[in-house]
Parts: sequence; C-alpha cells; structure tokens
Amino acid sequence: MAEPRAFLVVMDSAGIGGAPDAARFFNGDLPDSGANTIGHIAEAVDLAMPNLDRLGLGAAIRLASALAPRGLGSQPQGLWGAATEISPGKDTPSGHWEMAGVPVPWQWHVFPKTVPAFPPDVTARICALAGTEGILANCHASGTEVIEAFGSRHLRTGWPICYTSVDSVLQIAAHEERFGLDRLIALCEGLAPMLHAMRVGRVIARPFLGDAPGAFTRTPNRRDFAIAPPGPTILDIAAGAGRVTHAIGKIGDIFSHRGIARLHKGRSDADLAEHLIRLGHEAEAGSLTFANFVEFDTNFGHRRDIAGYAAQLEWFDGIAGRLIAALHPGDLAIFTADHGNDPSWHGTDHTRERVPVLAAGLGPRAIGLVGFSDIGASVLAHLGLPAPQHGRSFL
Ligand SMILES: O=P(O)(O)O[C@H]1O[C@H](CO)[C@@H](O)[C@H]1O
Ligand SMILES: [Mn+2]
Ligand SMILES: [Mn+2]
Repeated sequence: MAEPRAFLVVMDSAGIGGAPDAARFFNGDLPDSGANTIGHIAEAVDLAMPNLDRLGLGAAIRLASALAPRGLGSQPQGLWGAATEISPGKDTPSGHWEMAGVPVPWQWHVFPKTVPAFPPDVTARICALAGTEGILANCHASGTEVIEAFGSRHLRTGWPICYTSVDSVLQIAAHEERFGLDRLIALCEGLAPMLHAMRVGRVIARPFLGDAPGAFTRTPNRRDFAIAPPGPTILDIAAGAGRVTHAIGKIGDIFSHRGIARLHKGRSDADLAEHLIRLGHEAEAGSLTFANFVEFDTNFGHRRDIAGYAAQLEWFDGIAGRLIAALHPGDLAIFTADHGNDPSWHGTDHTRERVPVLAAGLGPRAIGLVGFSDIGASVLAHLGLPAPQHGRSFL
C-alpha cells in the first residue's frame, strides 16, 4: 500500500468550551469562563452537522465542557476527544504553533487599551515608512468599525488607520486604490521586524475599498507578517524528511512560510474547500496537508453573528464529508480548531476554549482530553516520522 497521507484541518475559532484557564483570559473586563463557541451556537439554533457529529463532535463538546446541545451527540464512529492549550495566548499563531508541536515559550506583547495604544517610536516608524505626518485610530478596535469611523479621514489625509486588539497584533487598514495595495503591504513588511523584536506576533495589512461610510468594505487581500515559530514544526519535520507539504489558506502566513512546499490560496473559504477536496483525491503518498478555514472567525465570530456562524458550520460539515469520502485507505484526516470566538459572548475578541479533535480514517476510539501538541505528534506518527519536541501521539 502507498504511504499514508495526513490532512490536518483547522476550523478557525470553532472551540468547544471548557478551558481550565478561561478565567485568566478576557473580553473587555469580563473573563472568558463559560465561553463555548460551537456549544452555544448549537443551543441557539438547531445545528445539522451529521459528518462531524458522526466522528464524535457532540461527544467531544460534552467531554470538553459538560454541555450537551440538542441535535449533536450521535454514537462516535471516529477517533474523538478534546484538546487543551497551554500557550499563554488565545490567538491564531499560538493555537497553530502548539498543535504543530511548538507551544509558545514567551508572553506576547499586547498594546494597552489607551489612546494612543502604540508607543511614539512605533508611530514614528509607521510614519517614516508610509511617508505620512501621522496615523489614524491608534487604539483597540474592531476592523469593520474602525474603517467606518476613520475611512473618510483616511481618504482626506492619506494617513494609515492603525489599530489593535487583545491579541498581539498591529493592524493597518488603508484604501486599496487610493493609498495603494503594494504600498500598504510594503509598509507592513517594513514595520514587522521592529514589532517582532517587541514580541508582537503579527503586523497585518487590512486593505479596503469604498468611498464613504456604509460603503467601505475589506478586500480579500489581507496579508499577515508573523513572527517565525521558535522551533521545528510538523511542517519543518515533514519537509525535512522529504515529504511534500501542502498549506491551504492562512497556514503559509501563520508559519512564516517555513516547511511549506506548496501554498494554495483563495478568495474565500469556498475556494479553499475546493483545494482541500482536490488534494484529498490527489495529494502525494506520504504528504501532509495543513489547512485553515478562517471565515468562521473573521466573518462570524468577531462579528458576533450566531446565525452566520451556524450556517458556516453546516456548510463546512458538507466539505468535511467530501474530504472524508476522498481519503484513500490508510489516510488520516483530523478536524480541529485553534481557539474559540463564541458569537454569543460579550466583546468581539477570541475566547479561551478547548477545541475538538475529530479524526477520520482510524475507526472509532475515545482519546479523552489531550494537549494541542499531541495533535501534531499524532500526525507525524501517522506519517511514520520522528516525534516533535513536544506532544505524544494519541494514535
Ligand atoms: O476586527 P478585525 O480587524 O477582524 O480583527 C481581528 O483580526 C485579528 C487577527 O486575526 C484579531 O486580533 C482580531 O482583532
Ligand atoms: Mn484563529
Ligand atoms: Mn480572529
């Protein structure tokens, strides 16, 4: 038989509650204790997710958080469990790096909730790189709201809109045509080394279009400039062993493009799903495919849109079914998440949660509560590769 393949698929922000340290993470002034992204959505609407529930989604929610939502909880036919994160951040790089075998060894720098949020040397560097007299916003904000509030002044002055969140990020929104997309990307790329040295995880370009409030919309040309992971990830190890590694969506940016042979991007999660299904059929023997589906998080979690998130989960469940049907004998597909973003919660930021670990291809088995790094260790074990520095295979 051909060497087995592995598919690691992240539903960005699809947490299932129960994080033991949730009280130490906040949305505004209130802790994340009790947040439960899929659990609360399933309580609010009748969720139909037959494929992932057949693997053990309902059982995993019960295990992680003791919540037993209606409509989920069939007898698991897959390998199922829930994973707990140890990295001190509830952001995308922390979750992905830890599941790839590299827990974050430092405290991320987050900017204070003051105005200005950024220190003068950072602001001065942005101005120097952009060639502007100043910056706009300079505060914590939601990305869609900040362009409504500052978009007109941006068009008048040409100054970039700079904002942050509870995550370790500095985001720059600018008009794709009037400021210029290439100029925005060069600005973020030029700024990134200074911010990475401060342990700020990412500088993110957020281009938008439109002429006036109400008509400003963000475009798909977002670019993230992230710190490189501080150790070898499963992508590095697989690529170093001569395996083909495929990255779908944001995975390239999250891992600073390290250990990635082929990058598959798209304008939407629907495009990414077609890449995933195609690779399900065609990916090379012994290859690793690592995918991130971001719209749960950006379009629905941060926007606190319960109905939209529910519809996206139901859509994705169909994609999961198609991937499972495409697998070859001996392949492994794991569906998981990187953090929570409960759309029923206060605030607009991520929520600290456990995540589901649902695997197709190995038959029914309960693995219980595991660590994020155990996911990566299991992927490598399945591929017959040496163990990463962190994590133990649950296979
Ligand atoms: O409100 P928007 O711009 O989508 O910002 C979100 O995107 C950032 C990066 O994923 C998060 O830190 C969160 O603040
Ligand atoms: Mn994320
Ligand atoms: Mn997010």
